[in-house]
Amino acid sequence: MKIGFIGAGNMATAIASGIVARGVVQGSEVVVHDVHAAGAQALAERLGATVAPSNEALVDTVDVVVLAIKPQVIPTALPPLAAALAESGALLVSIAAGTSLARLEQLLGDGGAELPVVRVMPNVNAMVGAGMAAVAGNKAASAEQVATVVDLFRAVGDAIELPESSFSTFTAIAGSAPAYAYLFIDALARGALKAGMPKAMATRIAAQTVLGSAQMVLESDDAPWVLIDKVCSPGGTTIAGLMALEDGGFVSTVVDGVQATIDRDRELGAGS
Ligand SMILES: NC(=O)C1=CN([C@@H]2O[C@H](COP(=O)(O)OP(=O)(O)OC[C@H]3O[C@@H](n4cnc5c(N)ncnc54)[C@H](OP(=O)(O)O)[C@@H]3O)[C@@H](O)[C@H]2O)C=CC1
Ligand SMILES: O=C(O)[C@@H]1CCC=N1
Repeated sequence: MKIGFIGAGNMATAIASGIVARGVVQGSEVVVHDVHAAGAQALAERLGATVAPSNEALVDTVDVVVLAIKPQVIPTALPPLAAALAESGALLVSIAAGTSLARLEQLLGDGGAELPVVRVMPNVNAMVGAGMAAVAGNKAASAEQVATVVDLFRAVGDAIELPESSFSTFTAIAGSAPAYAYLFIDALARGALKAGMPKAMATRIAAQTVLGSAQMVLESDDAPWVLIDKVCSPGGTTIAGLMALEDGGFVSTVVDGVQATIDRDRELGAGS
C-alpha cells in the first residue's frame, strides 16, 4: 500500500513516523507534499520517503491520501484534487478537526459523494505508537476501506469506528487531550520544582506515573473512582492533596475544558 501525506507538519510527521517505525509500510511506500518544500524534504529524508512535486501528482501515485492540513485551508486545497482522486480511485482520509464528511464531499464537487472518503480524528501520540483514533467513512467508502484505515491507526495505538456525531466529543478527550495530559504532567513537575526537585527529574517521574495510571485504568476491572479510593489512606497524604485539588475546582475545570474543545470543534465545522 502506498500512502501519501498532503501537509508534512505535526500530524503527518507523527502518523508517518509511527507507521514506518512499526513496519506497517516501508518508508519507500510513503509520499509527501507540503507547500513548504523544506518541510516535506526533511520528513521524506527521515523516513526514506519520496517528495511529490504537487498534491495532484501525489494523488496519482498512491492508494491512500491523508489530508494532513489545517481545516482552514481545506476549502482551497481540496477542490483541485477532485479529478485526480476520481481518476486514481485513491482513498481520501481527512484528519482535520471539525470538517465533516458532508463538507469534504461538497468540496470535491459534483460526484464528491461517490468518492470514498474516510474521516479520522487521531492524536499526536501516534508518533510513539500510543495514539488513539476515531474513524468514520462516507457512504461510498466500503467496509473494507474503513477497516483498512482502522488497522492503519491501530498499528500506531488504538482506533475505533465511531459515528461522526461523536467526533467533537472524541476530539476533546483524544485529539486535543494529549495537550491537556502534558499540561497535567508539567503541573505535577512544577509542584515538585517548587519543592526543590530538578524539573527534568520531576517531569520523568510524573510522566511515568501518569503512564502507569493510564495502564491501570485500562487493565483493571475497577472504575477510576475505585482506584482513587485504593490510593487514599485514611488521614494520609493523598486525600489531603485531593481535597486541595477539589478546592481549586480541578474536576469542573477539566469538564469546562472538554466543553470548550467541543464548542470550538463545532465552530470550526460551522465556519469551514
Ligand atoms: N496537531 C494535532 O495534534 C492534531 C491535528 N489534527 C488535525 O490535523 C491537521 C494537521 O494539523 P497539524 O499537523 O498540526 O498542522 P501543521 O500546520 O503542523 O501541518 C500542516 C502543514 O501543511 C502545510 N500546508 C498548508 N496548505 C497546504 C497545501 N495546500 N498543500 C500541502 N501542504 C499544505 C502547512 O503549511 P502552513 O503552515 O503554511 O499552512 C503545514 O506545513 C489539522 O487539520 C488538524 O485539525 C488532528 C488531530 C491532532
Ligand atoms: O488543536 C486542534 O485544532 C487540533 C485538532 C485536535 C488537536 N489539534
